[in-house]
Amino acid sequence: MAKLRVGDVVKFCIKKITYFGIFCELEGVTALIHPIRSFMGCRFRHCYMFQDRSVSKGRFLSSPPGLSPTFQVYMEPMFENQYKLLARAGNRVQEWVSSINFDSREMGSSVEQNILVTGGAGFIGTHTVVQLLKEGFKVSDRTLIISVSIIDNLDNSVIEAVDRVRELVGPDLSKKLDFTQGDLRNKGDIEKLFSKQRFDAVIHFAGLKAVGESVANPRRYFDNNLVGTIHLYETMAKYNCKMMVFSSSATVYGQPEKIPCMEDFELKAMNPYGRTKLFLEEIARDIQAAEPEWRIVLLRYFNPVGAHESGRIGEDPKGIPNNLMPYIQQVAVGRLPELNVYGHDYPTEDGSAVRDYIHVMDLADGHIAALRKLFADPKIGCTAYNLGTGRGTSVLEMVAAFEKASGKKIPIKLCPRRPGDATAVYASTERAEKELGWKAKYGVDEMCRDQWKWANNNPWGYQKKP
Ligand SMILES: O=c1ccn([C@@H]2O[C@H](COP(=O)(O)OP(=O)(O)O[C@H]3O[C@H](CO)[C@H](O)[C@H](O)[C@H]3O)[C@@H](O)[C@H]2O)c(=O)[nH]1
Repeated sequence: MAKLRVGDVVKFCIKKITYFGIFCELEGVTALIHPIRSFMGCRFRHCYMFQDRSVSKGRFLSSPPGLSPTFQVYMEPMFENQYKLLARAGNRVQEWVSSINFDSREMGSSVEQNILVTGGAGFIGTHTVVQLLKEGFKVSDRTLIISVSIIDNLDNSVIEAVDRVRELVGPDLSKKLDFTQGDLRNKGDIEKLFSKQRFDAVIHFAGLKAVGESVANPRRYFDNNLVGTIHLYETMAKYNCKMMVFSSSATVYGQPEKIPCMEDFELKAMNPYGRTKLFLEEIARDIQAAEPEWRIVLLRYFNPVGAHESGRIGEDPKGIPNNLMPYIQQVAVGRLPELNVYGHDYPTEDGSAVRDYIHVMDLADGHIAALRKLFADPKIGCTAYNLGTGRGTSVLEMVAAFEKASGKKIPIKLCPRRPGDATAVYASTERAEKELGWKAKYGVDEMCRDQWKWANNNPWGYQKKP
């Protein structure tokens, strides 16, 4: 019979799954707090009571719902040094000093991770949340169970998109999804979230992304993208959450002198939006250099298109779209009369500009690969990865592919080049393939098929026809 003391870490098995718990006192009753839940979610849902401090074959005073009341329990000194626990007697045990350097690889075989997704109601955010909840992710041989909290100010997104995410993942997984309407520029909004629960990593999508608007109103861009992100870093540091996947963009390559774009190319910005992405990359590098415990992955997206194969979620820009595919989609459903093709005298095969279009589901999987890397590689530092297919497609080829997928004719008007546009941009995918083990699966035909399914089912996006 083992004698446990407050602060002891114990290892126990329930239905062959290994858990770790910390023995403490709670309102005068000895309790085993399950750190997987409590540290990861600060929720104390699993608080196992014992009759006294003596535990043999583990008998619960009150057994947790759905679990067998018998289990094995034994002392496990392995983690004692890693957990600094302040267990207080009192009616609210909140004071967990979580200066642990948590490494999921060392934990039990099933570990729940709480991921904060900023801007999770947006285009790439919704698709990533669906994949995260559905697939979880594996680190070494362990599947990490995910719970997701979205914070989004709904500036360029709608709550309907989150409802559809819930519909796609089903009622059980929906229980693992939280939504908060909040703005990263209000420090109080982020503070409130972090003070309620522990986050293990953040995927940071929130931000504005329209190039033209950023030229007309740069302060709005600096405020949203820079101030919001700085607040986020400060709060993460305060709560010792130091893993971040950041949405960067191929825009940081400016007009690349060579293609394919490699991650170590010189970085340039062509407009205020691009400058915010470039500054935020630099900020990430500086923070990580000063505090090496940070693990940050910068994902440079090329041209995200397509939609979830269900046709239930997709891109729904407010106003007239700036980007090619949402524009084509609105022409196809009759919301716009024709597509302006900007530039037909580029030195490319058909004279139109070439980009690296990537299916949003591939991007979503790229975020999961990035998270896996963060959890598995303490030496990741701050590393940038291109997320593209490595293939270039011209504007006219995209139009033809969409016509084929939709069976609709897309009327076009050949127009002069759009100022600031590069001739051809596509990614080198080598680093992401090698280090993240990620490679895009979908081609242009699937992108257009899924984009059309979304457009055809939702010609007015998430809104009803006005
Ligand atoms: O109505 C349109 C819209 C776009 N285009 C053309 O289609 C191509 C793609 O344009 P997008 O606006 O869809 O995408 P960009 O490549 O210009 O920019 C996108 O990808 C960049 C990185 O490569 C940045 O991330 C940027 O923020 C993002 O909008 C360009 O040649 C553009 O001139 C048209 O011909 N007609």
